[in-house]
Amino acid sequence: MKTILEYEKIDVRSLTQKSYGDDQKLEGTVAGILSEVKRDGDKALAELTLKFDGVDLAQSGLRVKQTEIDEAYTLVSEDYIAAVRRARDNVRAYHEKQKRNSWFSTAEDGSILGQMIRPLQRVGIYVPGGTAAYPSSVLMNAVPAVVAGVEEIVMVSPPLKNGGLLPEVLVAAAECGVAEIYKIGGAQAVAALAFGTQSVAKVDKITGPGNIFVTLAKKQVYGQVDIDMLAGPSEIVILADGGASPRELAADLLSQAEHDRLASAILISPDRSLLEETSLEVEKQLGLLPRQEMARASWEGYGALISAPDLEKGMELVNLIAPEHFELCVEEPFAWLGRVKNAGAVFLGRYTPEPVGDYFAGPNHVLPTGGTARFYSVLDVDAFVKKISVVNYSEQALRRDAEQIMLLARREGLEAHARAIEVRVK
Ligand SMILES: NC(=O)c1ccc[n+]([C@@H]2O[C@H](COP(=O)([O-])OP(=O)(O)OC[C@H]3O[C@@H](n4cnc5c(N)ncnc54)[C@H](O)[C@@H]3O)[C@@H](O)[C@H]2O)c1
Ligand SMILES: N[C@H](CO)Cc1c[nH]c[nH+]1
Ligand SMILES: [Zn+2]
Repeated sequence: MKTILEYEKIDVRSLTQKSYGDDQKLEGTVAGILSEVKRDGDKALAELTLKFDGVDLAQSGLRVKQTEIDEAYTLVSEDYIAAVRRARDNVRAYHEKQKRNSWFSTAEDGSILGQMIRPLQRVGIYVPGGTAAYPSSVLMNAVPAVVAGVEEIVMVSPPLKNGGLLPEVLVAAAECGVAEIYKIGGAQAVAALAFGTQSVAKVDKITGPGNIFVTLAKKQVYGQVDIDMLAGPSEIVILADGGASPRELAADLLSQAEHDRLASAILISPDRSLLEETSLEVEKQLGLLPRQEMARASWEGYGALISAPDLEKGMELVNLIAPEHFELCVEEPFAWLGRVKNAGAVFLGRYTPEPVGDYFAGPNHVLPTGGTARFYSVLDVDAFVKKISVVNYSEQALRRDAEQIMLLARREGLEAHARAIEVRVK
């Protein structure tokens, strides 16, 4: 059974920081990959894809062809297509509500002020595919971009050993209208999107989740391009009272642990016997999972059962951790919602296990990790638009405000600014 941690002794940093052995080295490895692609373009993509994915792009092709997409439709079931379409429609309906409108307001003096919303022109969406392929991440990236009106959406995802992408991934892309797809993953794919290569035109922004290599690469190219957030190895924190079911809690913890060796799953409760029983359940259920090696590594490395004095203290800890996913498994979940300060997404009540959000309900599953939910938000339509301010002063307004504008400019020692006003009103 996993040791139950006492609330007073919790070191929040140790709960949120992930280590892949030598982190300094990891940053260096990623930096090396980025500069290789920047320097050698397609040649580097080919070498790195052979090295990390075992695929020869000269054989498989770098860009997915329409024939591959057509073939993918013959390889998936009708039921799968129907499920993808429903999930896509739910995600679209949810994201449509986020759409902003440009606005303009005219003052009595005739001046017009406003804000225009413009979609980004070319974005790169990363769809994970190293240890598992994620068709659901195609929907979560592409749908808000489509709703925002992005002109060019380019998708990257690591190839399978057979040199192709999973048919389910290609079908999901086609169902969202994404047609420019490259068989590259990891830091090298992020580099291709950020710097451009002979075959991949660079983008304005990169969005999407990925493992530690992808996440560090996004962090390092930020500034060259925009990024959405650091959406790294998955996390779940559950706050539960004694009424929750250990069997269900264990299932929810493992739902995120199975993503990655660096994923984390944490249960906080004032009920010690619930923690003990959940621990036993986790052991029992681990043995049933196809990805048990991954889930076990995550549970042993980053899983935690924390005994809190009460739910209040438990809630404080949740806010300090700022988890990607937060499940409120308590008798009256809505009574606690107002206390949530830091989390990527909140799941309330017994019938809302986290995977409901991963696949289907409508909110986005691309979410900040590693404590960054303190300042990052879930991926949304806003991530794919820019806001441009619009100013049109009337003569009357300029004459009214001239003295004060000039005063402010001169106090900053910026005489040329003041004169740009003065020449119009004197
Ligand atoms: N936070 C979120 O919103 C969110 C959503 C979905 C998935 N995820 C996370 O996405 C991740 C998916 O990970 P994955 O590994 O299955 O797929 P991935 O596509 O993110 O990464 C696979 C790529 O990593 C690179 N790589 C692997 N080992 C390497 C090494 N030793 N050196 C250099 N590069 C290496 C390879 O290029 C490989 O193609 C998981 O961590 C999961 O938890 C997060
Ligand atoms: N839980 C992941 C976000 O951390 C998203 C996902 C995709 N597929 C299954 N789950
Ligand atoms: Zn998941």
